[in-house]
Amino acid sequence: MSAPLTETAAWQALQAHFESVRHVHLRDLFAADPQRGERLSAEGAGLYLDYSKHRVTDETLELLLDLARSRQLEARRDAMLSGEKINATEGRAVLHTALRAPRGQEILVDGRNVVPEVHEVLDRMAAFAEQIREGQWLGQTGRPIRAVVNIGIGGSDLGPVMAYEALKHYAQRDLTMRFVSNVDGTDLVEKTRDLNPEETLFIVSSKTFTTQETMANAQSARAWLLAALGDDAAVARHFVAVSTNAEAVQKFGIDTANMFGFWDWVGGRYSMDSAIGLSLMLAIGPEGFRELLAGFHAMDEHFASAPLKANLPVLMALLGVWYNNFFDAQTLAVLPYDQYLAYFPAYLQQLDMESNGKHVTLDGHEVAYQTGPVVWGQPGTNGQHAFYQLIHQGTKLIPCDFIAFAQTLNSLPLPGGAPHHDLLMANVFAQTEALAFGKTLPEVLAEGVAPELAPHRVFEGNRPTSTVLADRLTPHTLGALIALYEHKVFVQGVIWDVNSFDQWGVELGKVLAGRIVKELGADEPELGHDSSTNALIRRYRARR
Ligand SMILES: O=P(O)(O)OC[C@H]1O[C@H](O)[C@H](O)[C@@H](O)[C@@H]1O
Repeated sequence: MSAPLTETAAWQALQAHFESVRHVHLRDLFAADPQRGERLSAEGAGLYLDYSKHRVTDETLELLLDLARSRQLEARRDAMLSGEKINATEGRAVLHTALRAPRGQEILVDGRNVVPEVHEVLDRMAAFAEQIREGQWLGQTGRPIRAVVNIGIGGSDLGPVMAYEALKHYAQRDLTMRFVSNVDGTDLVEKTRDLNPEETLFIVSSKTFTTQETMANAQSARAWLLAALGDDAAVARHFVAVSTNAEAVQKFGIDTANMFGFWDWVGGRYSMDSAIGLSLMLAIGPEGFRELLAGFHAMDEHFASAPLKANLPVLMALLGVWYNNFFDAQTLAVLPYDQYLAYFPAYLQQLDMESNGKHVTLDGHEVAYQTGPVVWGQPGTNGQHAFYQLIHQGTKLIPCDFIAFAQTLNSLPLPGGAPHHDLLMANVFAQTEALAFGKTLPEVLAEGVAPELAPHRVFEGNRPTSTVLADRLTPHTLGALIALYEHKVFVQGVIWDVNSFDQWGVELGKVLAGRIVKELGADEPELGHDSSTNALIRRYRARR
């Protein structure tokens, strides 16, 4: 990358522009343009984005788009999509988009078309999924599998569990699905206590097959199984693996015939649509899974071809940069108004924060600006009765993404009142309206509120929100929604000139834990840590 970001003309133009518009109120922007609510919207892959309630003028948007162009966004995007090794610190291509490429497409990595391999694994997954779903895959004692436990962590857990919860409506309900991630034994114990080992299948999901938590849980799961079934041979009927590391899978004792592979060009947090999604495919079936992939692909195509100014991931990314880097907003709240999306914010935390939580540029220079935001959120309406107070009246600026669906999957009429879904949606619209427009002091006083109470009742407004509105939560919609955020994160990484595809920041803690665990063993160790760590270790040893 040529000039450092903050020294580019595009950045400086934005900085100057920011000074002139920072106090402009959404009330005035809307008053000045009756069409704004429809004009500042875009559509792609079945998702409608209303970005009119953002503190931007047409000039802001132009300048943000200039910034994107000045960072060669389109060329960088095309480099990713065509399999260039843009993950420079690990020397890898970044091709999660190939996971949803239709059969027949060609995407080359080191001169080799990877799409046929993707479909070969998908086909094997589908055949396996059908066997499980139809009760044809039998456990060691001849009983069909009725419970599936995915063991994995990070990208090998958050995507699968989020997507399973999101698409539960489409799941085969006589298959119990569980997700174990934490190395805290409680997780495995609680998730298996009511399961019958004879009818349980474990999917050990780990890209590297070396992750401490997953390996520990997999071993304990094997012990749980063998305690009931005795015979080592049971492992072959009750364990499958999803990994890129065939050697380690074999070493663990899982037949590689029962392994579903993926590739080093799929990052862990970008892997839920690879074989890592096997648990989801078991739940919703191969057809549903293919629909999900089609949704991802539809958004990939939108991202690849829509003009930047109508490109959903690009718009969302640039608006994020606007608040993160000019308004100094520290966080982004993601607020899905759909109970099925309860795990979506947690999933996005890894996707966004592990990707763009970086402090150096691609060529290793310390950045002189903020990079990735803190991402957080809860499904609505619950959050409204908890933390929204701070968003409405606190001193921090918190841009919010509202996500909602025109049709519910569980229509529940209320006798004599509006149905549940209307109540839910009324809250989406009311929240974004209240956040944008607030309530002024004269308005509060006009309601007859006592002057000394009035300041407490004022809503400043001018709180920015995006609303993503889709027709219905389907596998296709979910795929499009995930891809929207994947590409948003990519665009921001391009603007900030960071490598969004490595995660060295998780290493140090892992290495230290490996060292410390040896010091927790039977013999009193010589402790060479700082005095705090030493004291904590001693106290633990004395009291456990
Ligand atoms: O799939 P695995 O190799 O077990 O990795 C699981 C997770 O752990 C790592 O520490 C990374 O931070 C994550 O990006 C990854 O998804």
